[in-house]
Amino acid sequence: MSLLVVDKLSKQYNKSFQALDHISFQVCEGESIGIVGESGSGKSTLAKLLLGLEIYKEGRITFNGEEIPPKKRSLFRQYRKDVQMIFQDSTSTLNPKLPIWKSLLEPLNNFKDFTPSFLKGSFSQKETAERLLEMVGLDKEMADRYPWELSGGQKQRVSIARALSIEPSLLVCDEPTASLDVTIQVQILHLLKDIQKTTNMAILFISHDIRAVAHLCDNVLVLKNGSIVDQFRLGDLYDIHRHPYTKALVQAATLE
Ligand SMILES: Nc1ncnc2c1ncn2[C@@H]1O[C@H](COP(=O)(O)OP(=O)(O)OP(=O)(O)O)[C@@H](O)[C@H]1O
Repeated sequence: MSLLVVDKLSKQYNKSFQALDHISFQVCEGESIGIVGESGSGKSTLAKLLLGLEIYKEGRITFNGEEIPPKKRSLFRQYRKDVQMIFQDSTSTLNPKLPIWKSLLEPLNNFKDFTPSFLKGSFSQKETAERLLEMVGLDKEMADRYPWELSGGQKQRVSIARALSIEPSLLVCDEPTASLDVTIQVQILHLLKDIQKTTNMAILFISHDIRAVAHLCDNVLVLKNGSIVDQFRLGDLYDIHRHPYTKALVQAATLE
């Protein structure tokens, strides 16, 4: 079933600059979709529109059949729970004044009427945070640390744990591995893949790096100057009929 439907979505800045030009795609339950494009192709603009951080005048976004951003307060709140986001810079999402365990619990504390499936039974707040840390491969001792006492990869794992805590149906990742070393990037991609296998969560993975997208995603969309120029299943990445721009991205990644 389609969760997210983006239909002929356009976004103009400064009345004339077309950052997105009639893009359409769907994300179904449990699916992983990658959107790849170089700098300036419109990836972050798309992420901002999905989160309601920018407004659009042309096209349509729906989530579970409801128009995005939802106008009703209650639907907006539900959307905030169902769609979680991970950014490139996880430092900005963690409050430097709070120990990790308190930051981790913020989403769950915002949705107190919701009990995630991994919390059947009774757990203290601290135990809940420790469980979340273990779910993303971190030692529970990290619960008492502050963000500045963690490495970039560890902070990104905390951001993932925070996002997963309220069991979203869609996780939007905007360049989540871009600022990490290659080995840590691979670990984070493995983690996301493992999580996706064990939950029915869909992932929309936005990246400039076709290798990262190929690692994680079943379906790939290629964005260039605000338009989708190619769209294919991962197995067809090396197909002779790929768009020349896709071939150029693959070639550039091979040369790196
Ligand atoms: N608020 C804004 N006002 C005017 N132009 C903007 C604004 N935000 C983005 N743009 C322009 O829209 C285009 C797409 O930007 P966007 O940030 O979506 O690209 P991107 O693919 O995420 O790039 P990067 O990978 O470098 O972050 C760029 O040319 C950018 O300069």
